[in-house]
Amino acid sequence: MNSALDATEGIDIEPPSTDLARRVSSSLGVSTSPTGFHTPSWTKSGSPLRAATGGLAKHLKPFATEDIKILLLENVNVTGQGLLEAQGYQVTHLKSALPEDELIGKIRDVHVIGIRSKTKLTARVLREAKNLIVVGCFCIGTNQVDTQYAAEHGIAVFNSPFSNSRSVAELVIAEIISLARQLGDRSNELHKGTWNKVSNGCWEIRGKTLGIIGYGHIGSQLSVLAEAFGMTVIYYDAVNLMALGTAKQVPTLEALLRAADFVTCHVPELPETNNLISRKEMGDMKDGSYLINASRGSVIDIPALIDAMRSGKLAGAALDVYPAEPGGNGDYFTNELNSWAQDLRSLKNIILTPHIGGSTEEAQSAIGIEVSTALIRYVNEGTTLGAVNMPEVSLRSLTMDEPNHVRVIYIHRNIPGVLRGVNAILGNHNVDKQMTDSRGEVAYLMADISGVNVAVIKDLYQRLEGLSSRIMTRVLY
Ligand SMILES: NC(=O)C1=CN([C@@H]2O[C@H](COP(=O)(O)OP(=O)(O)OC[C@H]3O[C@@H](n4cnc5c(N)ncnc54)[C@H](O)[C@@H]3O)[C@@H](O)[C@H]2O)C=CC1
Ligand SMILES: O=C(O)C(=O)COP(=O)(O)O
Repeated sequence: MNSALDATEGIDIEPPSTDLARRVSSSLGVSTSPTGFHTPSWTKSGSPLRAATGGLAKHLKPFATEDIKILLLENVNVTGQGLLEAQGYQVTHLKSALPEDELIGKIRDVHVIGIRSKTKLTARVLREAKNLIVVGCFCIGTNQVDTQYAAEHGIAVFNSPFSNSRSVAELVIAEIISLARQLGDRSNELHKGTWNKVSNGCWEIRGKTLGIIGYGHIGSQLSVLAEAFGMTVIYYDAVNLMALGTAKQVPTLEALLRAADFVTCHVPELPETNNLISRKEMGDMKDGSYLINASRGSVIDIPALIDAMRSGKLAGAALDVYPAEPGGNGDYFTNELNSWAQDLRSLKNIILTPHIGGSTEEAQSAIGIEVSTALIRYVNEGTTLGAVNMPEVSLRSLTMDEPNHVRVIYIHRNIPGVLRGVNAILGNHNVDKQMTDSRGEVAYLMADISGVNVAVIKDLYQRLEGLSSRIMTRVLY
């Protein structure tokens, strides 16, 4: 859409009236809502749509893309940041996560926040985010966001479901070989000047069994790579999934643990996956087997792992994720962060990495593009395709042939009778296209209306805001 409409940048559109802009935005505006609800309701869409709206753009500029404020935390990739800046949004970029109180201070002001796995967007934080319309998780996991609370308050959440899967799978392959050959220990010894050439307890991975817990994007990718190394692959998943290659699904976690030489976890953080691998499960594992976790820190019971390593039950382990992780880089991996950190650090043949599974140039750049593109489409066009907490609704972009259109977005509670009320309001106008869908208790309606003027836009907005089912109204034009 952008490239087609960018060609219209040269069109002679009268400059919008800033005074009128102020008046309209202060009566309906983003930050001045007397209700205290999230109301970036009179949101101005991006310049492409502004160009496309022809006559309307001559008279009004309630919000421009330049009014959209974005906070990017945790060193979101520069490619993604560049896309957002190219839209004209005001983008603030910080390298690390923020402590909760500081986060609350900053989130109050922004319409969009971009985070990675460390920033906890709890209900307490989101409650303060009066202007927020959308969250971009520049990662796979969305466990750090209260997605339900967000949906119930009209805040869409997007992520990047598979752009770093390959990077994680490759890291795990590296860890399997490194553990089997005790590479970490040999390298550490030689760094200290000690030549320690041993073959005892060192193995090829060919012919060994890899047990994958969670056969989703990462687990299945890993399955293919492991088979290429001559491993036998079994997997356990909460649902029945098609096996790739000659991998086999096993019916229980116990069956997997009893058969695998290497066990690797690739499940999301959920109540059911909390301490999924604890003392009992480690007891079920083969003597001298290896345990890997690059999913979430809550999935493995680490004190139990320390005991299993000390007793020799397990021959090695690799951890990329921990129950508590620091918000930025530094000397933080101590008992202050996790009470057993020192014990873990003292163990032999355990690879400890600082949550770098998805940290490759390829993955971060792809995630940056994917999530920023979803954010731009949501801010400028209201499209929810790919949202993790909203119904997926999309209407085709407006074109130059459709002047004097507005796009109405009405996010509402999914209760009986709403459409009757909404259509009583929209029905007096020419509704060119409309789509609605629901997900749980939240529904999302999008409609394009033609032939309207400023007074009508204002009236539509105010009447929709007056409905008791309303969660958030946005009018893009
Ligand atoms: N270390 C890192 O940097 C990274 C870590 N991750 C983590 O890896 C996790 C997995 O990622 P994907 O493979 O992309 O997720 P996915 O959603 O594609 O696959 C997860 C699989 O786990 C299964 N599952 C869910 N609950 C289960 C249970 N109780 N028992 C057995 N199976 C269960 C699901 O059915 C699904 O097949 C993410 O949720 C994220 O937390 C993701 C990317 C990078
Ligand atoms: O994608 C995920 O879920 C990850 O765990 C990667 O997180 P990160 O972007 O490195 O903070």
